[in-house]
Amino acid sequence: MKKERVVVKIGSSSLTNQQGSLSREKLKQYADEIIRLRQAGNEVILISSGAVAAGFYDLGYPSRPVTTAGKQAAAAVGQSQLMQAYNEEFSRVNIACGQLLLTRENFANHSQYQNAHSTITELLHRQVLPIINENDSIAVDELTFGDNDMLSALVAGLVHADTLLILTDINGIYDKNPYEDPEAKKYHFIPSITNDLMEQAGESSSSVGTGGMRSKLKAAGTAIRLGTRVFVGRLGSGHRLEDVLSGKGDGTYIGVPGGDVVNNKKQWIGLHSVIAGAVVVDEGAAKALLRSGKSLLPAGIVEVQGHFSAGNVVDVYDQKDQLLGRGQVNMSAKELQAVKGKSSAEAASFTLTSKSEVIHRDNWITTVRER
Ligand SMILES: Nc1ncnc2c1ncn2[C@@H]1O[C@H](COP(=O)(O)OP(=O)(O)O)[C@@H](O)[C@H]1O
Ligand SMILES: N[C@@H](CCC(=O)OP(=O)(O)O)C(=O)O
Repeated sequence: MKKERVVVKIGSSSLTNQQGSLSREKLKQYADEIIRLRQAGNEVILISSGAVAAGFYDLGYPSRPVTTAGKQAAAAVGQSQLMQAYNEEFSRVNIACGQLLLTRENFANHSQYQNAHSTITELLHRQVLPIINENDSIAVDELTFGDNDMLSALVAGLVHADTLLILTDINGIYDKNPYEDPEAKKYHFIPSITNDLMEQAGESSSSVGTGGMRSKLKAAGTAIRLGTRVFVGRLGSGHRLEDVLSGKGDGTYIGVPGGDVVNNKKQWIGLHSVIAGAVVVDEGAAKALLRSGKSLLPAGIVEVQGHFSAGNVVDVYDQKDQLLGRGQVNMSAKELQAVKGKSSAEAASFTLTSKSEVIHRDNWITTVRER
């Protein structure tokens, strides 16, 4: 079988017992499966939830805390316990673990984003198992990944994973929440994420899960757009992750193997960068960007919004207010005000840059998703 680069995401609901705290037995089951997957020659990156679950009891809470401060403190206690548990399991077979705790801000900063990529690549190169979680203890409410489903999709994109396995407490995606409607029907394969599907997906029914199926679908949509196929499902006892990889998993497969990979610069522009302003373009420029794969030139700009600098990322709209995509500009908003609508030859004398494009096609991406 082909060796794959696989991102495995394990949700809190799959790692906890009935009281909502960490289950060592369950954690061991996943660790054993990851060991098998690696022994079969696959590269694995683990995104593990469970820090809050692992920590709340020692912190003195009777159940999972609901306040931000409570969750952040529980994660501080639980993250080290989670890593200790993984270290104990993986060290039995001499697999070293490397921990990365990430925040949205790390991804928004281009050099930190590149560093995260280099670190994960080096860990894989040295056969170390990267174990990633959100840095819950310091993440600011408005600036989180939302949940680890989205974090796992973004990491899958970052490392150009072949497959993302989102392992959860239910055996796939249904047309309704099966805990609320016993008539719900399961999807075995979903080619792409539609609005109808998003509407059918509900919140989590468990007391420990964060985003429910909705967040898994959103994450899956991002992953397949970045070239990674996705599986959402359960790892029952005796089930093998290798079987899941070969299409025999108890769950739902989303997208197909071998999707078009989006390079990291474009991913960063499309998904992580801070949007500093916007430009509105005419029909010809929209066509050049969307259909001909060309760069954006001053002649196509009709309006400039905001106060951005050269090197910033801006949203690009058509004149019907439709978001077309985003790109990194070679000129400041001030320069663009001066050159908009002008031919490149005319524009040259108004700008500080030697570049004739407003946005080079290498620094442009059509909309991945609204932010
Ligand atoms: N359409 C649906 N199909 C399947 N599960 C759904 C659906 N809508 C809501 N859910 C809920 O989503 C839950 C899984 O999400 P969650 O509890 O956040 O898991 P995790 O902790 O693994 O991230 C399921 O247990 C189920 O209660
Ligand atoms: N980062 C948190 C989990 C956040 C999260 O998304 O949880 P889940 O929906 O169970 O995957 C933790 O480690 O407790």
